[in-house]
Amino acid sequence: MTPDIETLGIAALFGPPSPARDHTDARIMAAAAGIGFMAVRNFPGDDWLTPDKRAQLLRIFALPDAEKQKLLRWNFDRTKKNVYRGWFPLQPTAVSYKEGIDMGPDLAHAADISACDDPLREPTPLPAEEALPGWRRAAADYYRAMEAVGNALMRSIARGLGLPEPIFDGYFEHGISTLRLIRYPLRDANAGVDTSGPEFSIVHKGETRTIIGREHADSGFVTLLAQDGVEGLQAKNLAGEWIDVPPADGTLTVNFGQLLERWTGGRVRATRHRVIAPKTVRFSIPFFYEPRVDAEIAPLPLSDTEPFEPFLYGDYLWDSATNFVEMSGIKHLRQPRRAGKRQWRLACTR
Ligand SMILES: O=C(O)CCC(=O)C(=O)O
Ligand SMILES: [Fe+2]
Repeated sequence: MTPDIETLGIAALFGPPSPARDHTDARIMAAAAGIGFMAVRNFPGDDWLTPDKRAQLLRIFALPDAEKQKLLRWNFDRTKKNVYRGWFPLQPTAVSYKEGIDMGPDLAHAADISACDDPLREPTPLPAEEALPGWRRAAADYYRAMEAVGNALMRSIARGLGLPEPIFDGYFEHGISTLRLIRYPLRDANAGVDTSGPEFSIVHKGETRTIIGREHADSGFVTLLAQDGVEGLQAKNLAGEWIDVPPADGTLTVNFGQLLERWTGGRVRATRHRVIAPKTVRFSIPFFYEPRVDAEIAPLPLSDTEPFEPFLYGDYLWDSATNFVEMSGIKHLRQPRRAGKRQWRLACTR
């Protein structure tokens, strides 16, 4: 029996056209159009997928609270200017019980430090080098490694859809991918939060488990997730049942975002997923591969798909991302750019 979620070696995506690459493209498209999840291994940069290497990035969680507070964003500390990038603290009454940091392309590409007034392109607050020696460099290397995997998958998806291989390329130049580091601690039983209701708790293999990552679909194009060895992630399969997405060293879990679902007229599935509490603290490292803010998303030349009204990626992303609890209270800080597009382009593109 074929497992629900396949593990694919993707080395062929980094080489010239070959039967092996065609085969990989077809398997990726089958996962994208089916369950919407897969695991990938065997690619340049896969040496990152060991506990030791991930620990280099996760060191940030050992910083003293005072250092983490310096990175907070505006919705958690009104003295801060950053509203989209930066630290989100635990919110004990929320279903999602996690803290972490969202980092943008300026982490990895110095020229991407943006002077424009779009919060989606604001610089990322990062810990001082003295506080975490070597950390910035490691995080930047990881960001670039994931961008390369995202790029290879993006081209594979173009081929898999029967479209010209470079059709998406231009949209991803100066993309605004997000590298997120997450820590889910054990829930504090004394926090006075009633977790007994169905919003907070589910039964898994006869055991009651609290939900620590609320059910959602990702917003972007494709998500590359390093799970760090601890179970808890679940995906909704085609029958509407929750299935476990087990972690495995040496692999990245891949799922597809709502942008790609919309862009392909539903050919690709943005599968809903959630995280249930394991018995230990859990860390994860998602990388959301995303196009540029001003990418104009219009129907692709695909047959049998419904046309849609073109939109700007940044407008769509802001509307979607600001519904998540860690982004609460910021929706009013950015207006859609559709109407004033020309003027805004002049200010923001290089
Ligand atoms: O922690 C995980 O395994 C999943 C995280 C996730 O789904 C997300 O951040 O979008
Ligand atoms: Fe997600």
